[in-house]
Amino acid sequence: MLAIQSVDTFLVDLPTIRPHVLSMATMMRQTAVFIRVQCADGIIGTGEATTIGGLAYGPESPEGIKLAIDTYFTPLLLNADASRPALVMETLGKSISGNHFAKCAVETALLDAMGQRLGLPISELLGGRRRESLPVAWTLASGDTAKDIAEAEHMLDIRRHNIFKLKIGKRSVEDDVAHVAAIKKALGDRASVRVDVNQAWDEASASRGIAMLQDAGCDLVEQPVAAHARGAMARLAQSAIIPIMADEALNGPESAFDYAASAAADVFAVKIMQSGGLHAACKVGAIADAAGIGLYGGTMLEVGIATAASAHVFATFPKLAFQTELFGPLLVTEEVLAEPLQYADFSVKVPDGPGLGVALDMDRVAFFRRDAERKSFHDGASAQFTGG
Ligand SMILES: O=C(O)C[C@H]1C=CC(=O)O1
Ligand SMILES: [Mn+2]
Repeated sequence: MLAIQSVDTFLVDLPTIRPHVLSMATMMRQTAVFIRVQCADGIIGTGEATTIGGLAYGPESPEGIKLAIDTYFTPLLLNADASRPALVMETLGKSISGNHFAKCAVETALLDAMGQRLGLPISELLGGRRRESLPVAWTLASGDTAKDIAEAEHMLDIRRHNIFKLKIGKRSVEDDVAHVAAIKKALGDRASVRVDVNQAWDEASASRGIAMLQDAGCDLVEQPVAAHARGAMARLAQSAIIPIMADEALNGPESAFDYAASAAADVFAVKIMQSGGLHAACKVGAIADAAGIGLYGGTMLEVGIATAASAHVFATFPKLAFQTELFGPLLVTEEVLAEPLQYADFSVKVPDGPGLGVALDMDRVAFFRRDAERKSFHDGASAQFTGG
């Protein structure tokens, strides 16, 4: 028995390098919820939860995640056995429904602590890593076609990304497709161009839009219709030549099984937050594999801690046909890790130290904490993002 002695959660607000324009919100900042779990042997495990646009994207907000952990998770965690993360998560699961993002942060911290204790990276605890680096897409979402092309050219020049995901769904189908076609024309065979509609289309618009995207040279269409519209997703996946990817529709192994059984997607975007944790994300990956569905390593625009956790999960996948989008730490102006994740040759390196293999720089994080003394940065908290 190795008791959990304390649990500390706090919010950190980080400016984005430019406005990030999605169909449901424009992000000016990203907020990370960090959790630090101290165990009786002195080891501290770290976890992170993020979402996008407050409550615009998912059912949990950063503020709500902190409240849930402080009020409901912490009493169950204190004095629980840190050497048994799976049992601790099972206990939490019996008393707490939903709250996938908060559960993911807690499980990350428990596995980080366990890995540090055993001297093994989390990817080894999850069954063993199969790759040391992961190809990483970048999202072009400045809201301006010319700026997006310039950004893509820069990323190609510095060999950081050659896969680009375009956020569409805010404008008319014709305007959105023209935007995609212009970017694909400029980049040609030097890059893969994909789109994420973030549920913005109805089925008729999606049928029309996907046919036009195909002609424009787009390689992948993510969540074209509402997450609940499984029938429409299935019909689109069956009729389209471009692979159709599910994202918001996937909220853990049960929804993944449902989607696989209904042939409602060609590809799954696996996200550790939406899945409800690292093991749950591995199960989503296993279901996709068993069904012959392709895998893509997704992000909730996490910063360093949860991006490392995601990298450990995706490094265990036997197949990762559509690569990853683990670029979250690069979308914010500030680094939170003591040693940043390494991006080179269009990929991110999977950390190889014990646990997550990365740690927070507590001095830097202290400066950006929402509850920090320094007021000026946080005075515009309500301007953190603007509505769609
Ligand atoms: O995939 C999403 O819907 C969310 C996220 C991932 C990359 C990005 O730019 O936004
Ligand atoms: Mn998406």
